Amino acid sequence: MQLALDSVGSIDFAYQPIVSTKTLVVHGFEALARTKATPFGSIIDLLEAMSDTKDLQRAESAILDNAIAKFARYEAAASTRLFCNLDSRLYEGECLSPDLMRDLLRPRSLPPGAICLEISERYQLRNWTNLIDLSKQLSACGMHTALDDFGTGMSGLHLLLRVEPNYVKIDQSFIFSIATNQRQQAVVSKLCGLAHSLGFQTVAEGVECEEDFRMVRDLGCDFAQGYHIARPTTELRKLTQNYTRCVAQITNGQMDEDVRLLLNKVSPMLTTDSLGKLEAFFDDNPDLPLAPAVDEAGMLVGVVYEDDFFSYRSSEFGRALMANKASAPRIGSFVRNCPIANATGSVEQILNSYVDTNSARGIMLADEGAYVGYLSNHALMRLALDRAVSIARDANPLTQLPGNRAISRKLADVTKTGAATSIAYFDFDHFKAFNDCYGFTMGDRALMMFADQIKDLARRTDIFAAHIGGDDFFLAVEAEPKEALQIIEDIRAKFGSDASSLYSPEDRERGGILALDRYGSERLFPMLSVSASVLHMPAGTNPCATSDLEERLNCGKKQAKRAPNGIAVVALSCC
Ligand SMILES: Nc1nc2c(ncn2[C@@H]2O[C@H](COP(=O)(O)OP(=O)(O)OP(=O)(O)O)[C@@H](O)[C@H]2O)c(=O)[nH]1
Repeated sequence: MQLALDSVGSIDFAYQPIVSTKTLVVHGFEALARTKATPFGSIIDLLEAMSDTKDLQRAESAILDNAIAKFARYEAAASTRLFCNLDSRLYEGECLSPDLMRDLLRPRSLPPGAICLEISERYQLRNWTNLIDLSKQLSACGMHTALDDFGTGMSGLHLLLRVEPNYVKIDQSFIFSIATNQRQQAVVSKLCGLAHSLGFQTVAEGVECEEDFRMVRDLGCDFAQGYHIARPTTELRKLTQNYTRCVAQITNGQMDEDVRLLLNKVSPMLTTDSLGKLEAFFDDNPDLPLAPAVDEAGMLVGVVYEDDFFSYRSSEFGRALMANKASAPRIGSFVRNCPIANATGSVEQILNSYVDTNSARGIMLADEGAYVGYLSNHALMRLALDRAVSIARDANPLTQLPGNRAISRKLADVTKTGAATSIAYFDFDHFKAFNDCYGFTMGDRALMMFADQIKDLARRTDIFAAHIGGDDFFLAVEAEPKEALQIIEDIRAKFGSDASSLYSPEDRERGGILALDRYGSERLFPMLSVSASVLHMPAGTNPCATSDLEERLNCGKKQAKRAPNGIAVVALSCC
């Protein structure tokens, strides 16, 4: 036992950055113990040797103290965040407390918001109650919690519900090679959606290559950590605040203009502010049902609901506590998670985040975790209504599909987000002859037939369908090229077969219409079909002008008509 205790002092620490996926600016560092100078193979072996809870607590406090003490020497320590791992047995007993944490931080002049305790779901917890209470107490003091190794254990979703962490760190087994694995992509993407509904942020762990980095960014992970960004280092002088050199090109999104106009940028409360300040906030903002709460670094921590605070204030107990300034709780005690959307996301993404939650009181917008503003229910309704009106105005009168304004917006989104997407221009073949022979009403039926087919597909959230005009249609499929091409081939095959039902039996038998061509000679115009000019944009494609994309697709239209399979894949050489 003494050997183990002596070894604690010889543990060194390495620090690995956790960066914003959008800007590569550092959000925090994880402290990783290095046991080389001890007789123990790993920190886990050492802690096992001390598994008697009392010694475990002594050992863990000493380890934490050393991790914090070393990190405090880093010049930017106070303005960033240290993520620390603790043995999960400590969360079960009463060994860990906000007071202990404060005692560790105070001598190093670090604020409570500088620490984030990681709770691993690798180890099965027996006593949840202490953990839930503890996480509430920590958050009331402005400290943070993260669920670590998410996805590896049995209890992840339970922990997520009960602990209400600030971060979920997605285990590296979900991240490794994610760029080429659609099942991993589906899981991570849904988890990020959940994160924004429930009000926590996601960290992708174990990002080892550029492709995986771009993929986790496109799927909506807020932060990333891994060898591709930086290996852990024991040398503080090697830590920096910005790791932009790791990824070739990062594009910062801009807030949608409609969102910007409706956003309420009310000044947030600090979790450490007094309840008197909160009272003043609600007096000054009588229309707001909530107050946004941030930590010292301006990071959105959650919200305080007016009715929570008012019912506390009107209770005898609350009044008594508030009268005594020394013992009155701080704002942090009332903070609750709230739905958050990415401030630079599209209007659709923001509305979807809102719809996915049960929130009846609007949504917070954040950029890289930093508070940006609040969209009230009224603002969200306005946004949805304006969007619906603009879609209706732009829609094609015959097919009711979105028109060219929506297409331009889609193209701009595609080039901005960099998610793997294929876009296609469809153009009917031999439509003029069909129209001339069967008349415009039948021509309209053919157009409706095709429109219904692609509308059906566009019920999927990863497919967007639109009508350019006449016999030209547009499709954007968020998928890898192989899958997108299959969808396009299926559309062609189905339309070819459905359209034959529009012909008379004689024409069907003949394989088309006999009509005069532009030189006055009779010739056979084959049955209606549709050709497609396709452009694949792999994940992480650098942004390029939407006019370039349109030009490339137009070039492909003629090639597609000549291609035996009716499809021409055009190169993305412009970008
Ligand atoms: N019924 C109907 N016809 C339309 C509509 N809009 C355009 N058209 C007709 O669609 C035809 C389009 O001409 P083209 O693009 O040369 O038709 P095509 O025979 O398919 O020729 P390619 O595209 O070169 O294969 C013309 O006859 C237009 O009058 C519409 O809303 N309804």
